Amino acid sequence: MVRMSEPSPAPAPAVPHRSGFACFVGRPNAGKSTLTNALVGTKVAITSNRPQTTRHTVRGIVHRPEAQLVLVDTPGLHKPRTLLGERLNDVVRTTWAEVDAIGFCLPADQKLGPGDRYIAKELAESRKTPKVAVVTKTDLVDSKTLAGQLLAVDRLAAELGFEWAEIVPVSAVDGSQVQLLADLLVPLLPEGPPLYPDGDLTDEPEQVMVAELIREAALEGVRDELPHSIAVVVEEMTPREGRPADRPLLDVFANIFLERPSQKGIVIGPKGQRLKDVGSRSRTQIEALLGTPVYLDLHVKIAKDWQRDPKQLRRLGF
Ligand SMILES: Nc1nc2c(ncn2[C@@H]2O[C@H](COP(=O)(O)OP(=O)(O)OP(=O)(O)O)[C@@H](O)[C@H]2O)c(=O)[nH]1
Repeated sequence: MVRMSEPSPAPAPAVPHRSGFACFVGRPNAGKSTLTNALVGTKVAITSNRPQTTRHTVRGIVHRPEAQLVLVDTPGLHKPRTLLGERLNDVVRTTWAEVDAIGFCLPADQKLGPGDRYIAKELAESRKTPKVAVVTKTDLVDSKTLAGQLLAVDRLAAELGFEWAEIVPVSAVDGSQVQLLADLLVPLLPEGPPLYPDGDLTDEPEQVMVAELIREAALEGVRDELPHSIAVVVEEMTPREGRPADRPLLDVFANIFLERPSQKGIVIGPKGQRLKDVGSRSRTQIEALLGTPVYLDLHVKIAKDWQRDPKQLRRLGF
């Protein structure tokens, strides 16, 4: 078609508003939480430089004039060894069936491995949901390595008999292509009104986010000794009575649960110093999250073999 002089522009058809859910999957440490934070623009998911810190489904919400994208952050999918592992995998699969798009995160700086293949195979089963391959951490590699990774990712889907809706390289750290990823996810959402009020970043109950901040602080530096043995439950969060309106204080009562008495010393530290540090570090984070001064009351308790006991798992929120 030869385009002649532009006709006077017809009023642009109103773009239909879209809204829906997407989740990021990928092996531990693939960069899912960091990407969620980069898209949402605030720290909502818990990140760390060690695997498996995301246990609860944390949602971040990307607000756009024409769309609302609700991000669901799932735990990593891996071969289950305990009851907790099985439960976590169930959570992941259920999430995949419910969302409108799945972003599969694959770090650019690591060759595809058996962990990626395991997840990709599971993804192939989830036929209906569009799958976007997100090659993360592109700031860590040169363009040649990146090109090789993009090809390998393309091939992975072909081998398993499905097609990526998109393949997008991103860096959550320098922000490159993060907006493009949002642009590509939006058309995969169904038409519909916003699902959450403007300005909401997450609907994760505050207590769960507070518990995750404490767990993250409690794991700092002792992950090798206590890889998955720490659970945190926030028992109560109440505004302190009788405080002047301009000087509120929130009382937070939380328990750190360990599996064995022998782990207590590691978490509490000599003369209780480590627990004190955990308390002050997580308190700062909680204050930043909730925007109010906090009094944090932390106790360490033993819930014997909680990972294997369905009753304990329920009590601890799994
Ligand atoms: N250089 C670089 N590092 C990144 C990027 N994204 C994430 N990381 C780092 O990779 C590590 C893991 O990132 P997370 O976002 O916690 O990974 P995850 O996939 O959520 O991990 P799990 O919660 O264990 O499943 C952290 O140390 C991040 O700082 C990136 O774009 N560039």
